[in-house]
Amino acid sequence: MSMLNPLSKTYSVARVYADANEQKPREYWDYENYKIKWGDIKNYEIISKIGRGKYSEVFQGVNVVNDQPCVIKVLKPVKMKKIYREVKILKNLTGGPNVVGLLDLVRDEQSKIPALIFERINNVDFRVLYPKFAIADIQYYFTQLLIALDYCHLMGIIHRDVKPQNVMIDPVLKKLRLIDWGLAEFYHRGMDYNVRVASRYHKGPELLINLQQYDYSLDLWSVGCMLAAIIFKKEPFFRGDSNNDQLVQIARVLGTADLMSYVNKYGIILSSEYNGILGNFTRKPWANFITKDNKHMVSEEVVDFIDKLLTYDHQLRPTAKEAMLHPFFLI
Ligand SMILES: Nc1ncnc2c1ncn2[C@@H]1O[C@H](COP(=O)(O)OP(=O)(O)OP(=O)(O)O)[C@@H](O)[C@H]1O
Repeated sequence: MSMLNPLSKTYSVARVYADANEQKPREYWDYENYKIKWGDIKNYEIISKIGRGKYSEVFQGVNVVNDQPCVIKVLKPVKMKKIYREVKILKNLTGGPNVVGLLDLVRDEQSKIPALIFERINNVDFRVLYPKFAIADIQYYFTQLLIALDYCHLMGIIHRDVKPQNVMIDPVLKKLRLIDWGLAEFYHRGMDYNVRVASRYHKGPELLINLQQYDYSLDLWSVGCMLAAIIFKKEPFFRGDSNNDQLVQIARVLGTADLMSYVNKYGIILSSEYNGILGNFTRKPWANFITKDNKHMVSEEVVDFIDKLLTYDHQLRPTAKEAMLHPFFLI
């Protein structure tokens, strides 16, 4: 639940685009008072199942009017509010660079079950694609991902679930699209957000320490996890077996001392669940992750870039725009 509590203090504000939504009309971000206009379900046919997520079943489909391929995301029963949020965000962002295009919204007459119709990307699974990437491919696709993120952040929206499964890549057309806006949320200065977002391996430390006034910088942590996994050939880079263990896995690499400085800087009281498990880890040099299988991928520049993205303090991470200017993209 997101809350703007007038009695609670604002202790962290986004370094960029903090007023993105204040500068837009209320209809832009007020997704609760929003009427969906439904398209005609008879225009679409299901071809085959692609996948099943937590919140949906996804099918390959076709628009029978113009023969255009599409993806049909049939939503599972969730709160209408969550559906309205995803739809409003997609409507706000669709047409933006590297954001999956929402083509239509339909619902079953009887069951009222809604389905989102998207452009279809000929995605190659990341477990097949990423191991084949050369540095030039990583530079190209991470630039494309950062372009999508800078755009949604500029538009006042945090994706909150950046991970390989949500980045569709068609390597033939060299097309990248950021999908699954089901957890995305509007950013408002001073708002306390739900920390139960993102997928465990890509959760930023702010979520794990229960820092609720997080912002766009959460997405940059997830980008750092993706990049570290590809470069060091360790998928996922931080593999926690629970949310608490996720923070332990991060601390094993970045150290306990910097974690404590981060926690203290924002006046966070760590949950007692962490008592006795966070240890006293020293920061590991990135060079410790170099192996004979990944050394051809590693450079001073990429290590510096990973180091900057994987910063505990969300305010100190590069923004999407700053990230695009990192020297890694010039090697
Ligand atoms: N536009 C698209 N083009 C190609 N494949 C897609 C597209 N949209 C979704 N998919 C496939 O369907 C899967 C599930 O879609 P999506 O992530 O939007 O659903 P979800 O229910 O929110 O999933 P999750 O619970 O895993 O977050 C994706 O991981 C992807 O493999």
